[in-house]
Amino acid sequence: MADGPGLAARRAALRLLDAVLRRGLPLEAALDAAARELTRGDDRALAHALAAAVLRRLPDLDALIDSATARPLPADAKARFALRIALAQALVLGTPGHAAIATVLPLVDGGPRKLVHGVFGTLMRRRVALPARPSLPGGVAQRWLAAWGRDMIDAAAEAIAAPAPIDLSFAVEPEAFDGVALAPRHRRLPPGTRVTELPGYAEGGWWVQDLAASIPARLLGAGGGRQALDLCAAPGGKTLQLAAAGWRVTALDNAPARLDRLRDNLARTGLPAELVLADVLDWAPPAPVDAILLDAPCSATGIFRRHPDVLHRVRAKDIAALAELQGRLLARAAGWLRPGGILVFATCSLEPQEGEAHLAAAEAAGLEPVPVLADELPPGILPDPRGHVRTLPSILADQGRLDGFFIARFRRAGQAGAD
Ligand SMILES: C[S@@+](CC[C@H](N)C(=O)[O-])C[C@H]1O[C@@H](n2cnc3c(N)ncnc32)[C@H](O)[C@@H]1O
Repeated sequence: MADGPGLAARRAALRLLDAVLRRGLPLEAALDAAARELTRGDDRALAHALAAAVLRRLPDLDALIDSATARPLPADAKARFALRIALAQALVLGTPGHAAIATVLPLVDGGPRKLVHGVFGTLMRRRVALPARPSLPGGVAQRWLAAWGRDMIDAAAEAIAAPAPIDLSFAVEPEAFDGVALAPRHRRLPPGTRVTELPGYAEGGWWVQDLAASIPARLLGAGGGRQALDLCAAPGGKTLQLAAAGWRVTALDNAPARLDRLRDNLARTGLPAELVLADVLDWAPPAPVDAILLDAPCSATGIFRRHPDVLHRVRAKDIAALAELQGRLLARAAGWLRPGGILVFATCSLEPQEGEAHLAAAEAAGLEPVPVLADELPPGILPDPRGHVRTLPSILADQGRLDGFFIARFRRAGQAGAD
């Protein structure tokens, strides 16, 4: 049978879901390989949208499928994957049922076509719908309920239902620019905004960065020509902020392709930074520095709204391994500050192991907390009483919410200027 319109995009969506759910790969990282046969940009976008829609609603889609089969289909059965895609089209993306199933059946040609057709038909005849508030994957819901309580779980479930707004950071306060300003040098735009079509893209006066992600660099203030190390810097949103705030930035990362993206971002924005391709665990600066921003590698569960795959991929053992690495990076970086120098540590994680649990170890490494004050933060975001910042999806609920971050600021003990 000749491939009908859109079939290649469905095949790519199936490959994407297989990469995320069976092989544990990030959705964005799997996209090039999964979509290699797609010649049209809109097919690639459709494949990504289908896979993301499935990942946002996976527990509820699976519950529907299980309600219509005598015995649960295996988690990795092709029929389950095909049904997830068909149901996401019909129930999330508004595709008419007959079209949703017709575009998916060829995925199971030579296999369980009858089963897929039957289960889908049963569910459509029952006029099923997805719950207004999505269910989170079981392990995630348990972890976050224990850490943050019911309100946060409900907020996270609402946040995963739909794509997040687009936040822009600006090098200088824009005079006239659409969007809502939730902080200085910030504008929030609706989900789905095509950023490359916005004014000033080529001139590089702004870059995409969630409001929560902009807080770590804000907490270092104006640089006045002093030196800052941006460790784990790529693709560079925080490097750009530091350079724009007048810091002399050395930006380091150990991933060559990501450092290339940082180089491109500097070229587009015209902001200066020295780039270093190195591993924080091997490298050391030639002399102690005034400021360090350590945006450590983490589970990235805090950015689940933009990357819904994380909630299905990240396991407790991954979180433990990343927390251990973060501890080593933090202890090493602590030794590179001059006395009185400031270090901001951040992770885009909603796991306390990758955040609050580091506070005691930081003090043991000779760092004393420098509590964040409410007036240093965008309105509506408050510091934790212990002085650090914990952003949750429940914050700014009626203004589009926030990604989940842990951010803490420290000073190296000793007198300023006494190195
Ligand atoms: C959370 S991302 C950084 C995001 C970045 N700060 C920004 O604002 O765009 C973490 C980065 O750490 C880098 N990384 C991980 N382990 C590293 C190590 N041992 N040394 C240097 N960089 C590392 C990764 O390549 C990744 O780019």
